[in-house]
Order: sequence, then C-alpha cells, then structure tokens
Amino acid sequence: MSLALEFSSVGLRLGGRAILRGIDWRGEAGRLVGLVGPNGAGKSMWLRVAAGVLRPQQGEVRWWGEPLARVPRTRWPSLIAYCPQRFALHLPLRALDCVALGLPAGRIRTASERERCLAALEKVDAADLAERPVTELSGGQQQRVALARAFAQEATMLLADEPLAALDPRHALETLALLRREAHEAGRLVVVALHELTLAARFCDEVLLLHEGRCLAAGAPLEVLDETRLRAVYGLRARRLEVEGETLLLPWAPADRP
Ligand SMILES: Nc1ncnc2c1ncn2[C@@H]1O[C@H](COP(=O)(O)OP(=O)(O)OP(=O)(O)O)[C@@H](O)[C@H]1O
Repeated sequence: MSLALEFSSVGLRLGGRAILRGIDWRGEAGRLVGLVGPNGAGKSMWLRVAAGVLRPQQGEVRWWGEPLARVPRTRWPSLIAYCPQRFALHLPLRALDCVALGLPAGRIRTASERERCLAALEKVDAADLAERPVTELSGGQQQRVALARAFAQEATMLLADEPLAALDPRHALETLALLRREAHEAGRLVVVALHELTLAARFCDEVLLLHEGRCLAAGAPLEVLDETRLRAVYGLRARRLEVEGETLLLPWAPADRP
C-alpha cells in the first residue's frame, strides 16, 4: 500500500480559535476512510485542509509524499477531488454540464468526455437526470450529481463532506458501497465525513474520530467506536447486534438517560 495523504502536526486557527490541533494521520491508497465526530468537531475543516482549500498555520499536509505547498496547481485536479458539504448547484446548468465541471477544461469537448460524464452519472444512479436543470433537482438528486462531478475528475484521492446527508436509505447504502469500490478497485484514497455510525462501521476500512479539533483515534471502525469513546465524544450509548455474520453498531440513547 502507498501513502496518499499525510497530516503532520497540523494545526488550524480560524477567527482566533483553534479548530484543528496537532493532527497526525497517514492515509493509505485503496482505502475508504470515515471521518466521524460530533457537530463542530472539525470534520469539514479537516477536509478543507486536506483538499488544500485552507492552509494550516501549523504542520504540513502531504499528497503522495510531496508537501502540498510544493505541488503545482496544474496537478491538483488529477490528484484530489473534493465534494463540499454545501454543494451549491445554483448555476443555470443541466446536470450533465455540472458533472463536466470536473473535467480538465470544465466542459465537454469530445465524445469520450461526454461518455466519462455520463458514466459518472450512471455510477450514482442519476443517468436519467443528465438533461435536467440542476436547479430543478431535489436535494438528494443534487447531492448525487455533485458526487458525479467529483467522480468525473478521476482524481487519485476523493474527499466528500457528508455525501449521504440528503440521500434516501437505498441510495445511502449504494453510495457507500460505490465509494468503497472506488477505493478498493480503482486504488483511490476515499475520505468521507459521516454521521451515520452504523454505515461507517459497516463500510469503512478505517474511521478517524475527531473531537474538539483533535484526532482521538484512528483504525478499525468497531475498535475506534468503542463504548468509552462513544460516551465521551458523543455522549451516546450504543448497542451491538450480530446480523448475518456482521456486527452492527446502533446508536441507542443519550448516555445520561436510560
Ligand atoms: N470561518 C470560521 N471562523 C471561525 N470558526 C469557524 C469557521 N468555520 C468553522 N468554524 C468553527 O470550526 C469548528 C469546526 O467546524 P466544522 O464545520 O469543521 O465542524 P464539523 O465537524 O464538520 O461539524 P458538522 O458535523 O456540524 O458539519 C466549529 O466550532 C465551527 O464553529
């Protein structure tokens, strides 16, 4: 396995407050990583720092071993695709044109580029939306189109901020399975911020648990999301169930209530 993304002692301050503190993490290619933690833990800022959108005041981020500050901008689109939480699709564009924003020229120039965009829409079960204006799509449909744009980029790393937030249960399951295939079969590093702990534990190869801007633990999901951490970080009691040979983690109740 090769090292795709590395955080070394990363610290980020915004508005005079420490948002990320002393984060060390190494992300291997070919893995689906779930970035978890309660509201305000720092997941979105972690992703923005990883994507090069925000520059940390302390420490360093490396892409494929190279300090991000030294990677020429022209190489960024082939290295990293970032799908933000507020994927503003307010432009008067068809879904297909939105997906095309992920292409090198930001628009379709050849038949093969058109195929690439249609294939990306197909992946997220949105081929039938290609000709529809994005402004007329539902929240979940827009979210799938935004993910298709990131897929069309065909970058070595894919970062997505709560890509399941607007999806119905079937599309949420299919999307995580798809992201896992992208990691395992295409050898990308895929990092997704998630609140769905049951799904994170089922599908991710690793979870990274953030709390108040610190990385509390990273590793196998069911080991990281143990009783003590869930209580301390989320104030949550969870249950574990065996179903069809899998251990399911179920958020059950606030820790301070029966
Ligand atoms: N521009 C900013 N200036 C100051 N503080 C900010 C700014 N943007 C975000 N923050 C703060 O940074 C912290 C981390 O925010 P972030 O959006 O990364 O959390 P998150 O883990 O993604 O939360 P959620 O699950 O609610 O999406 C929060 O306390 C937030 O208020």
